[in-house]
Amino acid sequence: MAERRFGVGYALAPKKQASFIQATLVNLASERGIDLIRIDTDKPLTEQGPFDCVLHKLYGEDWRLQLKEFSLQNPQALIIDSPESIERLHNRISMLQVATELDFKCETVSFGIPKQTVVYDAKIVSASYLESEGLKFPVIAKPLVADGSAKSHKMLLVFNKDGLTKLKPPIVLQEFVNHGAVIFKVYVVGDYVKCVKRKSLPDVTEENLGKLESYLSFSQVSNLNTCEKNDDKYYKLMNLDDAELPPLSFLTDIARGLRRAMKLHLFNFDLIRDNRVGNRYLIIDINYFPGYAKMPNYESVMTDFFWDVLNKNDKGFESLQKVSCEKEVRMLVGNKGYGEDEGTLPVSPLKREEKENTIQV
Ligand SMILES: Nc1ncnc2c1ncn2[C@@H]1O[C@H](COP(=O)(O)OP(=O)(O)OP(=O)(O)O)[C@@H](O)[C@H]1O
Ligand SMILES: O=P(O)(O)O[C@H]1[C@H](OP(=O)(O)O)[C@@H](OP(=O)(O)O)[C@@H](O)[C@@H](O)[C@@H]1OP(=O)(O)O
Ligand SMILES: [Mg+2]
Ligand SMILES: [Mg+2]
Repeated sequence: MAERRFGVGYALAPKKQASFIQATLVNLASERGIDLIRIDTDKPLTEQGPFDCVLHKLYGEDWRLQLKEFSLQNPQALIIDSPESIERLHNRISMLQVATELDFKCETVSFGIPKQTVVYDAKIVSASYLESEGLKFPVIAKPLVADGSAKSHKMLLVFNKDGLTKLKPPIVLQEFVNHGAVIFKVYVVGDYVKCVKRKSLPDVTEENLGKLESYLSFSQVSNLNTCEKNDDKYYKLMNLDDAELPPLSFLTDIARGLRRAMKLHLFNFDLIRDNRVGNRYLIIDINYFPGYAKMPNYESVMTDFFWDVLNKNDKGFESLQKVSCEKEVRMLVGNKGYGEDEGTLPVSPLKREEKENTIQV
């Protein structure tokens, strides 16, 4: 009997497609009977396929509706992951909230999130407001929305009250925690967990605090480009070699807890080691479908994952369900509001300005 083949459709922004869909991945998946097929976002999803699974990282209501309708017409197809589950990661408060709700017990290591508060109105922010919120300088101001735009990655490290005048709400003000300039990126792919070290912001001492400018703006400081990544000298310079990885069992427990609570299969989380307390780690960021191609051996990790979900071997949770809100889709289809003239619902993959990978002072 001929081997059963599976079709995995992928809908990714051009830059993501270029980094993730590499020939090595396509070939390895194909050898295991899995065809990776590009979804043309200029055409309705329902007119494409058949797909056993849809993999996606696109934003917006149009795409969400397309997925719902596709799911209605193809009830057996898996959507990785559901837009409703992904949505939680588009807000930096709801993103970390889930980490505080994990039921986690370990005698040797503890974890949590940094103190933070959300600010909608720049006028209310002052040094005494900060104090009333339990925060002190330095603090990091992060855009509340984490929608993948270049703007959503623009951060401000604020050293004193003058720096507070630069804030552009809505933002999250988060305590800056000294962590030895090393960040741990923990990649999760189903039940697979991989932790890598990256450079981060240097520690700020009490002494330095008085000497620094009022703020420092930066963007994606821990997102290395390929050249840096492969440069051993660079790693040595940053003392990354010396930094000890958190215990794997601890990371696996957190990853499993987050995965179940968020009902997501594909994400990474950023962890820092709190220098003030012994073995305490803080989750500072969670990203949907991160840069997996930077992960060692990503082709076989991803292929194993596809194989597991397609063969129903995924032992996690029952989240590969149909996309909800069927009523809304029926209404659109029934009223011929969808695709009446051209049969298309415009999908615009994320437009983003060029990313900055360097700290700007
Ligand atoms: N609370 C904190 N204390 C110390 N450093 C922090 C803190 N929060 C963030 N950082 C530093 O700032 C960087 C950017 O923060 P964060 O990860 O929240 O932003 P991001 O733009 O969402 O990143 P990514 O590119 O991973 O999506 C982190 O990688 C880390 O170096
Ligand atoms: O661009 P890369 O491939 O490096 O991946 C980055 C990814 O960008 P892309 O998915 O748009 O490409 C980012 O997504 P958005 O927040 O911007 O949506 C975010 O997940 C980063 O954390 C990823 O870097 P990593 O955490 O893996 O270092
Ligand atoms: Mg991050
Ligand atoms: Mg992020």
